Amino acid sequence: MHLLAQRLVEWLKEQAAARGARGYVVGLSGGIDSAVTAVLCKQACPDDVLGVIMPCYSNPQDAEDARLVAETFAIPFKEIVLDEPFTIMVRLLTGDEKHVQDRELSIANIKPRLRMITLYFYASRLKYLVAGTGNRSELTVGYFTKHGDGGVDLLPLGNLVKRQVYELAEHLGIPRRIIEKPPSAGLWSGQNDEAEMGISYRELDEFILTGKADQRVMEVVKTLATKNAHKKQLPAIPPF
Ligand SMILES: Nc1ncnc2c1ncn2[C@@H]1O[C@H](COP(=O)(O)OP(=O)(O)OC[C@H]2O[C@@H]([n+]3cccc(C(=O)O)c3)[C@H](O)[C@@H]2O)[C@@H](O)[C@H]1O
Ligand SMILES: Nc1ncnc2c1ncn2[C@@H]1O[C@H](COP(=O)(O)OP(=O)(O)OP(=O)(O)O)[C@@H](O)[C@H]1O
Ligand SMILES: [Mg+2]
Repeated sequence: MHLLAQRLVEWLKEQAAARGARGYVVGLSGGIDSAVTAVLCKQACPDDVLGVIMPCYSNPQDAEDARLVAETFAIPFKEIVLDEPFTIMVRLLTGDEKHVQDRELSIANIKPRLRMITLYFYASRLKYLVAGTGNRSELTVGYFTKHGDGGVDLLPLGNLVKRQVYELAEHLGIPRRIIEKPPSAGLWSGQNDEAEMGISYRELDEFILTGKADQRVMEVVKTLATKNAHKKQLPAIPPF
């Protein structure tokens, strides 16, 4: 067995035991990060893992890919469609539900936050922990929604750059089509991580691992990392 996978599975077992939890709940998006996270959780807690597929005006192919992961690895799963609660929130907040299609982040970020609420419902009911799927590449630049997909109990992939997540996916036997599709937050149709960040994961990983990059890449990473540093900190408290 792959040493890294083995160590992560052991770590997940230890974390659950140390925190008095029975297992893990994971949001299954049909993307590579959640596929790898869910399979590691399944290996750590074979009888206590739950995948939750949560479409929210999403491409139906994503839910299909998520089901493929769950079925391939015998991960029990639930499907909770969030279209309706999202529409209600958008109407309540903006006065007009036509804004559900807006790309404005104040609206689109409601989607990952509704997913966070859903995952914590199951965590509480089942005495599980919410396993986040963020990796070191995303965490470095803060490419996640605060209290949305960032609102989790632990991050098993948090020390791995995206390239290492791909390596693990190959080792674990994640279905090809999931490995090959372009990373997307899925907040709107056609969203693409690399296009939105303005750099590729290859460039980002290279900079993280070696400190080497074009001037442009360095500037993008530094700007994003500075702008989003607050996402990895506890809320500020007055020192008096
Ligand atoms: N300096 C500061 N100190 C403390 N708090 C600060 C702050 N600056 C902003 N804030 C707070 O943070 C909020 C902005 O952060 P946030 O709400 O997260 O919003 P924001 O960073 O603007 O948007 C989330 C980004 O993550 C991407 N994303 C989301 C979900 C999944 C994935 C994926 O990879 O799959 C990617 C998404 O496409 C977008 O680019 C502000 O509204 C403010 O409340
Ligand atoms: N439709 C969805 N259903 C369930 N969970 C979701 C959904 N969309 C996003 N998530 C959760 O939010 C996490 C963050 O999304 P992100 O796009 O970074 O990861 P991914 O989809 O697993 O991988 P990729 O980077 O290849 O898109 C997902 O890993 C998953 O846990
Ligand atoms: Mg995705």
